[in-house]
Amino acid sequence: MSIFKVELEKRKKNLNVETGEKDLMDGLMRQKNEEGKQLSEVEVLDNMVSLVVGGYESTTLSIMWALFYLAKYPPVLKKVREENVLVRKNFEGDMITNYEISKLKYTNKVVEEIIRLANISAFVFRIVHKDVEHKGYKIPKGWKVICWLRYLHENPENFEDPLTFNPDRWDEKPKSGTFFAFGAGKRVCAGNMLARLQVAIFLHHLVVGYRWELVNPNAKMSYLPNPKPVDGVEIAITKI
Ligand code: HEM
Repeated sequence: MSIFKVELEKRKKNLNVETGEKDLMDGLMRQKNEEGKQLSEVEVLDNMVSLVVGGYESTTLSIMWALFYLAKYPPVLKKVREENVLVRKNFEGDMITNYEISKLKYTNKVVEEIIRLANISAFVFRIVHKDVEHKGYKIPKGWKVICWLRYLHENPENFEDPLTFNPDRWDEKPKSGTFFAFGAGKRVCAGNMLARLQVAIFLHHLVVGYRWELVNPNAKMSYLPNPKPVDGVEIAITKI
């Protein structure tokens, strides 16, 4: 908060001047609601922090799981690498674009499977708006409930052999109501497409440029606050 506050103070002086700053803080500072009222300073800072927290740790953890699963499943890694090496030959410069990413059919299935198994947000909260009957239980209006997303993603009724890393399961759409890695409804994750893109871009540069091995392939798992191997997925990495 204090780092952003320093920046906000600097920018306040230039709020009505065209400074060329076209970033998130700039957008939030200029944003007006239906009554033409601007966000308060605290609201701007809160939104900045939420986006950094929500947008940084989530993608980082997904990428950690990408390193883990691809090291554990060499045939998948081989296919991702082949696809990316091929695409690499067809574009100029170092930076892959959104267009090329959209052509990486297999890689995009890998991204989806990583996100399903990573379960970055194990659950979301909701308030019950009307009485609901579920499997003989009544959930009364007004209750707060936890929707346990990880349970959905690891339930064999929803995904065949759910703990196996199998990108090809994404050849078909998941059954309705079974995949909620990014939540749902009005509060669905604001960064869900960005997150998918970031993981895909990372995978591209990783598989084209590097080989890696898990230092502790049989490391134990810890589960709080997020599931991850206790060594944080330590790897030995070399340039190709
Ligand atoms: C793999 C990465 C990510 C996962 C699994 C994830 C998951 C989630 C989930 C489950 C929610 C709650 C949705 C709900 O209540 O229905 C959420 C909310 C949110 N996420 Fe993400 N997220 C990821 C990446 C990101 C990124 C990269 C950003 C932004 C840069 C972001 C920004 C947000 C914001 C702003 C919300 C709150 C939306 C609202 O309440 O209106 N997330 N995310």
